[in-house]
Amino acid sequence: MSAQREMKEKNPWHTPVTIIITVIGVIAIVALVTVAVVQNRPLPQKYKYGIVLDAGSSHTALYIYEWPAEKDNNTGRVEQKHSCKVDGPGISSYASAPLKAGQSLRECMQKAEKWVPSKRHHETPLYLGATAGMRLLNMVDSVASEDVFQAVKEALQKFPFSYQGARILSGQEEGAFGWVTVNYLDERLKQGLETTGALDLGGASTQISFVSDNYDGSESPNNSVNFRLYGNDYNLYTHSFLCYGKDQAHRLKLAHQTQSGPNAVADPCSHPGYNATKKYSVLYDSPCVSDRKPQGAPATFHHTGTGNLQQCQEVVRNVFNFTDCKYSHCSFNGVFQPILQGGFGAFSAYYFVMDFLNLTDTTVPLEAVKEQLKAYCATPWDQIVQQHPKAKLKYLAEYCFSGTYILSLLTEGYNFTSVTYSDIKFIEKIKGSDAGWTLGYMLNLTNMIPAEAPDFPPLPHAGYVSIVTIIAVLIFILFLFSLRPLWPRCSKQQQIV
Ligand SMILES: O=c1[nH]cnc2c1ncn2[C@@H]1O[C@H](COP(=O)(O)OP(=O)(O)O)[C@@H](O)[C@H]1O
Ligand SMILES: [Ca+2]
Repeated sequence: MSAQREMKEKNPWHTPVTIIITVIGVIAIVALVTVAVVQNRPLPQKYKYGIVLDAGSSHTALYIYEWPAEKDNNTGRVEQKHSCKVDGPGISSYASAPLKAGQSLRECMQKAEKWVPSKRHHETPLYLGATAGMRLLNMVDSVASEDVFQAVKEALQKFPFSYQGARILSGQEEGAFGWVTVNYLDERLKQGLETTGALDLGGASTQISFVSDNYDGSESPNNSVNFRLYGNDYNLYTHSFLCYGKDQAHRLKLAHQTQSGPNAVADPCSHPGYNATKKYSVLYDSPCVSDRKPQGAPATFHHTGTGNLQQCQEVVRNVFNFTDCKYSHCSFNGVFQPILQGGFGAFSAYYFVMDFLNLTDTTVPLEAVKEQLKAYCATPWDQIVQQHPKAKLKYLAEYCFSGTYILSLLTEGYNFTSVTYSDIKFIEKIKGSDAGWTLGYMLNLTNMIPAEAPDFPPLPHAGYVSIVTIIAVLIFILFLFSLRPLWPRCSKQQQIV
């Protein structure tokens, strides 16, 4: 008993001084760590929003973007929260009834009111950008185009968002913002990595945009767009081919085919057994083809299918002009294009078509892709309809053409080879956000990509708290050791006991 008491008395941890020091030390460490944790704890996330309407030639889609409120101009944090497909055709189709263009947007806008928290409505910017459908309408009837914009503007201003305008994007903007979107979502801009090219296939126009070491903008300056993003300079090559979206290219091809015999077209790009009567007035209702209307053409023509890929490739080739090029390199129609470089993301109709045809895997050799397409084109129309009961007939009737057109555009138009074909990735979304020009457009208009690299805190929060804790414990241990002269000497006695 007495030995135990003696040991207790001699144990340094039981002397009043060391007990008090230990308690104060532990309290101090707990207080220090608590302050570090509380002070630096991430605040409950608050979000901001932006809305962009993509008024395409075939349809309009609404996109809602979301980002953490305190990190407006920071890094790749903007994400697509929701998208809404507007019912009906693109706004350019409402030239003769502009008010309906405005009304058509109402349903998606009402949904947007629900998706964006009401306290953020007034500060949420709302943009509408129109692409090639409105470019074409503006070319043939600028008054009708203005009327459509007026109706759209009035409809959008009825909603509580911060309306920032509706306008036609230039082809360069459409191409460049698609490129910004793809590289922003992949976080290539922020990290200064080699960028990915962007291939966008619409209904009325198509864009190609990429950075090439061989292009400084001096040859064909119209194709050059310069950006300084996160401290890096980019000299982007971009070109938009008006009338080379897949719907207008289909018209170009049919217009060419009707030249030889205006009453009937036996089309190798349509399935055997396909048979439709089409109106010339509808086919030629576009500035892309209006000058090609055959003299004294009848009101209608018979459009039948023969389903032959090789012949389809030949008629598709006719929509391109490969003869004159006044530059060092051209794609087609005398348009300058530097040598292709790097990977490419191909989205919008590139993806829809290749996904439908099960041809999105670009590691499959180009020859095998063509074989698959050949078999698809040769499949009788009734079988195709039977196999795809849910598909829209308009799309279904054109997938053989669309697939052929895509391969021809990529290889003969842009000069991808059987080797570089695998540099292309057919994509719909990147990390949950649709690939397209809308996100890049919004990031640009809200100045959300800084020209210079942002400053990052040197340590993440968890690292900071751990280091503070470790250092506090070390200081405390050192402090205890500094008090060693005060410690009673007991260890030898303990061993004897
Ligand atoms: O499910 C689909 N299957 C095939 N094509 C589609 C599908 N959804 C959309 N598309 C096509 O994608 C294209 C989209 O073009 P958009 O309307 O954006 O025109 P633009 O960019 O030339 O103004 C149109 O040709 C449309 O027919
Ligand atoms: Ca588009």
